[in-house]
Amino acid sequence: MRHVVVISTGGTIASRWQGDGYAAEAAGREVLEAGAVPQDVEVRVVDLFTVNSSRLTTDHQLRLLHAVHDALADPEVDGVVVTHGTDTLEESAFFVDLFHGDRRPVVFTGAQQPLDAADGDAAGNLYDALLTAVSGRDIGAVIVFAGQVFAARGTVKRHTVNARAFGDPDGPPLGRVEFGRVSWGRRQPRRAPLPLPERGSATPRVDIVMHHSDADSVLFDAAVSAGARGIVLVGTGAGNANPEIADAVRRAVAGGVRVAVSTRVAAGAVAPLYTGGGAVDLAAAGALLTGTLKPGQARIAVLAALLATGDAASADVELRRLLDTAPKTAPASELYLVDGVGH
Ligand SMILES: NC(=O)C[C@H](N)C(=O)O
Repeated sequence: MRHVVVISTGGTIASRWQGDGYAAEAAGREVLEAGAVPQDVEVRVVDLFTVNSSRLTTDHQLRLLHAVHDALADPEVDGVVVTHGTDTLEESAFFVDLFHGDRRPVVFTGAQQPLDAADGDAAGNLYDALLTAVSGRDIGAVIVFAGQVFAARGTVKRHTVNARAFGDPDGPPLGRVEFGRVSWGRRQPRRAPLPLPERGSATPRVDIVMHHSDADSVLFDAAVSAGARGIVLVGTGAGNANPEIADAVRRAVAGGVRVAVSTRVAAGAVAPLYTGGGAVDLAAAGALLTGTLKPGQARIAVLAALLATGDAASADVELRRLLDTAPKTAPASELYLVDGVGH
């Protein structure tokens, strides 16, 4: 028998019609009962909270992180499944991934159709997530959706309502779930985990400001005035802005704010190619370029580095390590399948 802890957090997978719209209301046990559990898998349900994921706060994500670590403290547990709303699923999954050093996986899933939909995707996604939780090793936190297994890092919600909601715009999935078994493809390099923040840690403010034609530095400066300890600047193209914003970045960095540059473009990395307020100047002003991380996950990298460290200098060191685009790859033998489940 394999053991999985399912942590229920809400989302459409736990939502029902309220008369004027959908809202998360179902407990984890009800979500589980909507579908089947793979053979030889025993599930323990933890009801952590029940919210639609656009309402999540850092405090929720810290509670989730600790719930995952509590679940894995039991050596009998083979893996963890988190049921989650899809809107911010890529943020919570990446957050958990950055602190995850255990060989056992944490598998995030959800649904695009509500729990009470006759032809919904909740049951299938949950079944596949449970299979993945007992099959994968050394894969960190992953997202299982519509028959595909994606590494948390780099994966984004790509469609507002379609069942094939997730994808990595810069790479193929880690694996697929077909005919009741998981087959693995691409390996994902793993970075050493961040130290776990204390329970109930103070949560730093980290804002996202998007660049666009005609943008000035008013919103960026407002984030600094609001007390942001980190700001993700979502540049155009390969991470570009303009000279006024580059000056604002320089002032913010000099004042101890961590600034990271992502892009509003759907695929590809940010790169120091352009001056005139482009990524060359933003990097010279002290901003860190976030590679292929899209804005939501770039923000999570900044947030996690701040939470894991006490001061700006150490946060900077950790953030550079998290953003390293060529981390040391674990030996291939560290990824294997546990036989005998779901075949
Ligand atoms: N499909 C979903 O789960 C969307 C929902 N609004 C949520 O993120 O909670």
